[in-house]
Amino acid sequence: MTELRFVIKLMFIERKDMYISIFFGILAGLSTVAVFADSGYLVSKAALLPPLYILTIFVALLKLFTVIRAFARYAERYYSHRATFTILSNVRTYFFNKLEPLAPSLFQRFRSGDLLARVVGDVESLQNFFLRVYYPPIVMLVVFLTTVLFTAMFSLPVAIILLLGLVITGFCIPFIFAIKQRGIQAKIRQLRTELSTDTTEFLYGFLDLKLYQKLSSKEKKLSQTSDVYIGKQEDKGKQEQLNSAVNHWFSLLTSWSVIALGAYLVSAGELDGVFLAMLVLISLTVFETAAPMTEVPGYFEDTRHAAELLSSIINEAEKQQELKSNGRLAELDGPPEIECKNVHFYFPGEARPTLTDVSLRLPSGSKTAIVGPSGSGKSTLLHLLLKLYPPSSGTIRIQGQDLAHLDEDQLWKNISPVLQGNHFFYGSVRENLRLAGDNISDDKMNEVLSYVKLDHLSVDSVVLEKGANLSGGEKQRLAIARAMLKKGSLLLLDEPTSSVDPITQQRVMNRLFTGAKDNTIVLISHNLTGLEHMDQIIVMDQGRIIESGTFQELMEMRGGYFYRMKMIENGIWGQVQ
Ligand SMILES: Nc1ncnc2c1ncn2[C@@H]1O[C@H](COP(=O)(O)OP(=O)(O)OP(=O)(O)O)[C@@H](O)[C@H]1O
Repeated sequence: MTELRFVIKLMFIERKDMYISIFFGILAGLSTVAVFADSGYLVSKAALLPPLYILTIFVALLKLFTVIRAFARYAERYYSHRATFTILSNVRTYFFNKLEPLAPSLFQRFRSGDLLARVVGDVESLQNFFLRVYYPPIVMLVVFLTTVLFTAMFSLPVAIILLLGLVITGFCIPFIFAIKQRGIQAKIRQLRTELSTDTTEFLYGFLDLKLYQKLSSKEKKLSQTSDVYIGKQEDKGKQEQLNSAVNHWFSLLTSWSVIALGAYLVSAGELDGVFLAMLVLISLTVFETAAPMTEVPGYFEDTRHAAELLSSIINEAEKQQELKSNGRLAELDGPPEIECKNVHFYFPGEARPTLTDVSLRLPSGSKTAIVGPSGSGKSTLLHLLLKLYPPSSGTIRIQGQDLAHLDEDQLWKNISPVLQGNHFFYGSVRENLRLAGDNISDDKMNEVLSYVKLDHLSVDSVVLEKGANLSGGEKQRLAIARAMLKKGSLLLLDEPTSSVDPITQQRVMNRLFTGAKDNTIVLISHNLTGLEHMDQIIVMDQGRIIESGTFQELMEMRGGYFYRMKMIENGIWGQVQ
């Protein structure tokens, strides 16, 4: 139940609508019973030919109860649905706000489809908590108990039968079916996650699957999962139908028992015959309010499970938030100095460290290149500097302050990143460059486009989803333009021009470095040309720093890793070996 605490808290924000819908739900239930009780009494009384004014009073009451019933039912539906949708929107906003700071590491742990299933499916499941779990039992209990008390005024044995019927149909039968449904619901949830994950991957990898002619086998697997999912849904539907049928059967049995007992009591002179039809009609009607109880356990289990999954994510977000608010929020002034001390890093679930004992110092305004073989941990180190992941041990300090205590927004405001996978949105070049700042003029954008040799594009040029109409090199240059416009005092560049031809690359990089001459720059590159101008070069291999120094110093270490790489690049390795 503790997992539902955050749902209940969010639900009570809409307490006014909740109370109104509960009030009208009870009024609708009671007036329905009243309509039938009145009709039963009226029919019996009319047979005894009473004075006309008595009949008129009961006919008028009947009309009144009918109008109240219609109005209350409408109001109940209106307010309960309004409350439900507002609660759902509160849950969505709340969950998104919690999720946002966790985004990078979250994608690490959950496949995107799984995450999608959680966000969409689980959040959506919570809408049933108020509508189908919380308020139907309250309404049913109040209506039923009031009816039982009313019935007891005429006949205690009949009231006891009704109470028994309530316990069986309202609690026992739903509980038994809930136990039976548990397994099916767990399977449905698992299949829903699987289906959503596989569908996302199928769509992302569509082209590769087609080119490698694996589309049909993947499609077959997807449709198999889908068939099993549909099958389980059918099983669930059948169980629900059976539950409802058994419930109906018991409510009819209760009504038959009321007739039989009522007839006996009348013949024994313990009940006035004029009330018999009223009691029978009451028993037939009151079970209508118990009908939604058949759904309560199923929806309760579903929402409890969804809340459990979501709260595991929320708890983690809160832990991180706590960590953050314990620390100071720094104002980063000017090009920052960065220091890493004995940094170790493991990706979640990985036994092998990706970074081992990394220590380095990047003075304010310095230009540092990180080189090394593929998979040596260069990008991971950059991601740690961006605070996308926390180090497993060791510290990273920016301007002397522990990165763990820095506010991300404050940090990112000062960083111009060009990462390996830059995203481009469907829209114009202008809209994509606006990511760097809202008030950048078209002239400024055009100027920067020409710096990165994208003169053939204008700010109005269309960019398709994920930059599909741009070449690899164009995308990289557009990302550099975005970083230039952002004017961060720390530039983190991860192979920013790996797909650009050497001549354009040299021009773009010269321009980038000239514009950022006072800023701190970290550049990851496989291309060693031009590294003579860097203040220091760090060479990484298998997650460790194996060499560092200026270009000159590294070249003097003959037989060193950097020296050998440079020789290979110059095409003379064979001659010096
Ligand atoms: N999300 C991840 N989960 C687990 N391991 C990962 C993850 N991302 C990267 N790695 C592993 O971490 C190691 C370092 O990867 P990283 O991307 O930092 O290397 P890199 O030096 O930047 O490589 P490249 O030059 O090819 O870009 C690799 O062995 C890689 O397999």
